[in-house]
Amino acid sequence: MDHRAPILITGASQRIGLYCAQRLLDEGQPVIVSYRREREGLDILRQRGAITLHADFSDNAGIFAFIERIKAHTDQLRAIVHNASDWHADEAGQQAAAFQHMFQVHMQAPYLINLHCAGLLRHGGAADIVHISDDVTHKGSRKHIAYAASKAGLENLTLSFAADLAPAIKVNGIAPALIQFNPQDDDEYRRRALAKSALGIEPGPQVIYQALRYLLDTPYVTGTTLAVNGGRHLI
Ligand SMILES: NC(=O)C1=CN([C@@H]2O[C@H](COP(=O)(O)OP(=O)(O)OC[C@H]3O[C@@H](n4cnc5c(N)ncnc54)[C@H](OP(=O)(O)O)[C@@H]3O)[C@@H](O)[C@H]2O)C=CC1
Ligand SMILES: Nc1nc2c(c(=O)[nH]1)N=C([C@H](O)[C@@H](O)CO)CN2
Repeated sequence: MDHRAPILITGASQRIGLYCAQRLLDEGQPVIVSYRREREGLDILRQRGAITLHADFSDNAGIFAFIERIKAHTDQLRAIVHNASDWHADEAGQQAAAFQHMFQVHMQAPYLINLHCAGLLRHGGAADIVHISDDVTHKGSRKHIAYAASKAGLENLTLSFAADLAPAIKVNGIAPALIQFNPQDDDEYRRRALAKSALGIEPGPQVIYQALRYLLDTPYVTGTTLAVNGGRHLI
């Protein structure tokens, strides 16, 4: 692996984040990932030379502890990909805690990490921040009110940080719709979810890596959120 500055992906112990970390490693790109719970994917990354740092963004102490861990492991970053996310429906009696939690993970963590780690991106070369939001921000969600609102806030952080950090650092977003089902999703849920987009497929995590690769490679895009949504807005 060469001595390029590492790319940080948060929440990359499974699914989309793990896939993107693997693809970056395939290209010889050094990678640092955050994880909350130990998962088997982390051993794969460790065996390939990735640095894995524990992080729980549920409170500010956890976020600041993670920022310190990053700085203890590197003095430069090529990019920061804010992928970590909790996806819970709004539960009766739990709304206040749920909204606070969604805010912590989807807004407070990216906000504080960007503020405190932007200096690691200022090394004279290409530098990027990428926020992974959700296509649902455009219409809201009756069952995931707190989640959708926090992802909308994340998309607004893209605009503010892009203006503030230009031209040294590009700041963009990726807004997925259905990318990858969860194991517990039953056949009826899957049928209904697939019917919500014009292209009607479960594409898998490679489409997010393709969007990430584009944002990392282009020198002329900032403040933009790419919709990777199968044409969901057309239905
Ligand atoms: N999958 C899809 O179809 C879609 C995904 N997206 C977005 O794409 C991104 C990747 O999706 P996906 O791979 O499914 O994500 P996951 O649901 O697998 O979550 C990614 C990781 O985030 C970590 N995480 C959750 N809460 C916290 C926390 N409090 N502190 C630190 N880490 C935490 C989880 O850790 P742990 O392992 O401990 O649970 C998990 O491994 C997310 O931002 C998601 O919102 C948007 C639309 C569709
Ligand atoms: N953190 C997560 N966010 C989201 C997930 C997920 O699994 N983890 N999944 C979705 C769904 O795919 C939804 O887009 C369609 O069912 C949304 N966000």
